[in-house]
Amino acid sequence: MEGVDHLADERNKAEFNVDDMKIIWAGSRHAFDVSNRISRFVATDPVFEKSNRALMTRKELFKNTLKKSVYAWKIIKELRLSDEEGIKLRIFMDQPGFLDLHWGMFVPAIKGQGTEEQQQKWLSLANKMQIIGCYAQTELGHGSNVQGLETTATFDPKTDQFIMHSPTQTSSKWWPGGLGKVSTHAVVYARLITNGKDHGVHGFIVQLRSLDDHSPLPGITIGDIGMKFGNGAYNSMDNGFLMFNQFRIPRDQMLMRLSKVTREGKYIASDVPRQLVYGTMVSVRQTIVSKASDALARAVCIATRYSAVRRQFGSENGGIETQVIDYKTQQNRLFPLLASAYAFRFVGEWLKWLYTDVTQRLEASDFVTLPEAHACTAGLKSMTTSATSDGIEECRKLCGGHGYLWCSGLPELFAVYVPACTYEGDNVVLQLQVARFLMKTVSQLGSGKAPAGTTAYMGRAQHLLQCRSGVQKAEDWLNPSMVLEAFESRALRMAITCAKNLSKFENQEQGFSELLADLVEAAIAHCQLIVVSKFIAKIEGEIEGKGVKKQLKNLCYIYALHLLHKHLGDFLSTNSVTPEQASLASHQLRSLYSQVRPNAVALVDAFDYTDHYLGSVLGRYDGNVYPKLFEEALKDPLNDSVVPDGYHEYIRPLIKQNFPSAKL
Ligand SMILES: CCCCCCCCCCCCCCCC(=O)SCCNC(=O)CCNC(=O)[C@H](O)C(C)(C)COP(=O)(O)OP(=O)(O)OC[C@H]1O[C@@H](n2cnc3c(N)ncnc32)[C@H](O)[C@@H]1OP(=O)(O)O
Ligand SMILES: Cc1cc2nc3c(=O)[nH]c(=O)nc-3n(C[C@H](O)[C@H](O)[C@H](O)COP(=O)(O)OP(=O)(O)OC[C@H]3O[C@@H](n4cnc5c(N)ncnc54)[C@H](O)[C@@H]3O)c2cc1C
Repeated sequence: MEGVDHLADERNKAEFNVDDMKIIWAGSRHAFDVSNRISRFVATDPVFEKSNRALMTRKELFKNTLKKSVYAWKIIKELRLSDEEGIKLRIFMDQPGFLDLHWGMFVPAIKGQGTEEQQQKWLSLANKMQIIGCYAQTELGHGSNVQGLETTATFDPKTDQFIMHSPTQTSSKWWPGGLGKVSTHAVVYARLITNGKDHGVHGFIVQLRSLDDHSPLPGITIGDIGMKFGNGAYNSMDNGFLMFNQFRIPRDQMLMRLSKVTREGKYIASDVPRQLVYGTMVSVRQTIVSKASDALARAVCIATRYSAVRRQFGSENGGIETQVIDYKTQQNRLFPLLASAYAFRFVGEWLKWLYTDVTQRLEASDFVTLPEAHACTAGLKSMTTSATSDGIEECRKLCGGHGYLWCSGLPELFAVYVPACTYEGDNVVLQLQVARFLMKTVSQLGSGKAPAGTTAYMGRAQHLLQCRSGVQKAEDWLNPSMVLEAFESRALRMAITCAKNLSKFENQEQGFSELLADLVEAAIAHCQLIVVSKFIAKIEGEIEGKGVKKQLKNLCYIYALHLLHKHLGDFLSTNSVTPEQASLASHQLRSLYSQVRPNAVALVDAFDYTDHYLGSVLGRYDGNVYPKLFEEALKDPLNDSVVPDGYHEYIRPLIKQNFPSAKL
């Protein structure tokens, strides 16, 4: 029934103040106010309608993205929205497009790698969107191996220009978002060559298209790489290809904050680490972690509300059937995902802090924490996006058959989200970066250099290698130090085992190659420890609001104990817990599920998502699922007529067994 809250009983059961939890989820009252206001604004503006996306052709979808993006920009300008409000507007618009790459990568690359003069010149244009930019790094032949890029930028001292060239087919840029049809400019990563010497990969600002008629400049071949996974979904983005044929740019378009080429063609490397050329990726990986919590929370919100609406079995004497959310199996699949959404939120907040800190240090030429920032952003990007992709798919299954309907919102969410496991660094490749960092840290233990930051626990190696978990009863698994010790000892023991196995090889690189799978697992164990420890730090801090802390504690221990259960092999084989302690953890998990159950719907209400943003009939705030499923079905063009097109051509001849032209 319209106007009735079918989930009212669920909401009445909540044992905490949802409005207070909304503030915790958003990060602050101010952040909540901004999100709340902008999401409602987007939801009520017809230009941002998105329910018809799956039925659009690629061209219609692309044009619709242009329309929405330009309208969003107009609103940002006319209403003088702040940067924070502008980002929220793009998030709630919920349609990938060139704006993401312009603001998310092109502008940050110039800010991070351009000199002050370059910033003044290019950012003044980019900030007004008088030029539109993208980030052109990946090539047909190389994405992960950035040092293997083939595009060249050769300095020509006669003309004071760089000649940009794609020497092979595999050197074609391939994938950059916004490149295919929209961008006028790109930050292009290419091998810098001066006086015949290759100085490795550097960034260059390159104009691609005319600012008058948008045609590609002479010497540039450019286009879209074609359809991607799913209907609608990421196909709104014009991921592109690009080839240079001896294309010339002025010398001052090399991004020269980190290293320079003089008028004479002399290469001058500054004394900052060369890895700063990868700085934009570090910054985006950090934002991807917060976005993981957002995407997982959307899926969990849909699955939780629907699980409370959906009933199957259990009716006695014609009475009401059981809500599927009451099945322990449903809880065992759903509540760890709910807990993960909160866990990723808090680790995302912490990572933002870490990133801000490292940025300030870099400005003061302090590079000490750069390896840690790289390892944390790479590892957490990898871990959270993998868990979120799997989690969205699990939420689809939690919704049974209806989850497979496009109008459940879950298929499109999955299709849009899943490339996050690949872009901004393949998730396995990124965990191997963490593994290298861990192996280096382990090799330095005992050298007098105490590990710091997220590896500080390794400084207590002597204790962690010998200790036995003190858990004796199920409630002990609610003791933060016991939980942390189990995770620390598992992570450390896995890393040390890898290091020992590595040391058996004469050639370290060969050993590393042999042990890749174990190294990835050790890296994941380290990343899970970071997430657990940041969640524990959160619940040990000050948290306001009636009943809020209790709920967060429950979620924190669900997060930790479900990981323990899932990776039990690691915990047992490293002797970090005994089989008896593991079974006490399962017992405690069941008890935590029962405590979360009455609060589940309120815990997803705390995300404060509008029905527009969720885009799901199953996840509607009012739970009015069945009539709306019918409404959606009737909107399908196949239902425009009762007798379908093709009846006379195919169905009728078939059932009349009358195939005029058939030669069987
Ligand atoms: C809606 C609104 C939302 C707003 C929000 C916007 C978001 C925006 C939208 C996103 C939408 C998607 C857009 C996708 C955009 C792409 O996908 S862009 C392309 C991304 N590409 C990648 O991520 C490539 C992945 N590969 C790499 O990063 C590197 O090549 C690798 C794997 C790290 C290896 O690099 P390498 O130079 O061969 O390094 P390696 O020899 O392994 O290491 C050398 C040293 O450098 C260090 N190092 C390596 N990398 C780094 C680094 N980054 N920093 C510091 N040190 C490093 C290593 O630790 C190592 O240190 P030491 O051991 O020597 O001390
Ligand atoms: C939707 C989308 C948007 C993108 N947007 C952009 C963009 O805007 N700009 C841009 O420049 N790029 C962009 N990319 C490209 C993206 O960054 C790369 O695809 C990504 O970095 C992975 O590189 P790859 O494709 O070369 O994968 P590959 O490295 O070829 O990976 C293939 C397989 O090999 C494995 N593998 C590779 N190396 C190793 C190793 N050393 N050890 C063990 N296993 C390994 C991987 O785990 C993977 O399973 C985008 C990609 C996608 C899908």
